[in-house]
Amino acid sequence: MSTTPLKVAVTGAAGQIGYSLLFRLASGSLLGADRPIELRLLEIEPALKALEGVVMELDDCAFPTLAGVQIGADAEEIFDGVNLALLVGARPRGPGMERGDLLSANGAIFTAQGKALNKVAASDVRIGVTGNPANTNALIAMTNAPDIPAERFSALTRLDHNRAISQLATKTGASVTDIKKVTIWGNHSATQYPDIFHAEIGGKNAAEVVNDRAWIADTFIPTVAKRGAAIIDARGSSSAASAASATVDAARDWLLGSAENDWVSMAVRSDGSYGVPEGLISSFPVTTKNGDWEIVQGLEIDEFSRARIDASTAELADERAAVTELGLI
Ligand SMILES: NC(=O)c1ccc[n+]([C@@H]2O[C@H](COP(=O)([O-])OP(=O)(O)OC[C@H]3O[C@@H](n4cnc5c(N)ncnc54)[C@H](O)[C@@H]3O)[C@@H](O)[C@H]2O)c1
Ligand SMILES: O=C(O)C[C@H](O)C(=O)O
Repeated sequence: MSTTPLKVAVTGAAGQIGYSLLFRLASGSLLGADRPIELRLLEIEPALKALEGVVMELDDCAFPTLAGVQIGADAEEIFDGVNLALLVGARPRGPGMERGDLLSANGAIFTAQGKALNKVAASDVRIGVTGNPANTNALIAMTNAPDIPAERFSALTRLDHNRAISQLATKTGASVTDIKKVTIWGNHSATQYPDIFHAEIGGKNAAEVVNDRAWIADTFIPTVAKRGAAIIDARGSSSAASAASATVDAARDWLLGSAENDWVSMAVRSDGSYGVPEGLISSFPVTTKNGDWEIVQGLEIDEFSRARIDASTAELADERAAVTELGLI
């Protein structure tokens, strides 16, 4: 393995997710104990003092894999030469804000960051978007970075994927490691479709093992799709440690490859597979290898699944229309 540090940018680094994510990245959860990483942390000016405190804590951990940390508020300086950019920072929805206001506020952030990455990132850069609305933010960044291949952008649906595995494990008593080939389709929102009709538990079809269509339709799907809101309700703020963990899982599998006889869910640019309109950043079952991903082909989609995939991708098409109207893409 290379001993050259991987340069990893994290935006919104002084936020809640950042507080968990940075320590996972620095301690070797991404590429293991033998590959050093260098952190490049982007924040807005008013948050830089808090970020300095986080860096003091990173120093105090004396992580052997952490080869350096740079912080700042200038995207072009922070993204210079980065191999991986984890775009976490985004403006959360505040009281009285409409969806359009959120798209517009975050659109400005992802337009600027897409342009900066286009200008200064390393030629092998991979960009993972966690900040919401993740799929459409990724679309905005991708469109504003015309020199970076579109397949280098993805939005995070791995948290939903992990949530689905966990719910399925609890229902069936299986261990999470026995559960394979779960899929999240569509948007990282309440319209997402967590699909277990192709999933396996201990090598058997998961839907057959569950053998309870009503539980799938009325409990499993809404529980996974609305888990973010349930956590906000219980904790008073959105998921942070689990979102950070999923961000690491997604980046690690993207760079190092998904497991044999399994796949992961990633929101990536649609090539029209499974009737998802081309160009949308929509979640699919994908396999990954050497930093590339491939949509799993040939899965049979029945009427039940078709309706749910179509509903979520229609929402993504609406978001794309809204940001097009705002002149962001
Ligand atoms: N995709 C997912 O699964 C998932 C899961 C959980 C949360 N999220 C989303 O992740 C985002 C971050 O969540 P959080 O809990 O860390 O929020 P947070 O509010 O605690 O932190 C966000 C940070 O981003 C910073 N920021 C804002 N504008 C920025 C800019 N232009 N450049 C750099 N930094 C900027 C803020 O100063 C803040 O420190 C939110 O949009 C949240 O909804 C996504
Ligand atoms: O749902 C949210 O707003 C937060 C986050 O996207 C989540 O899925 O936990």
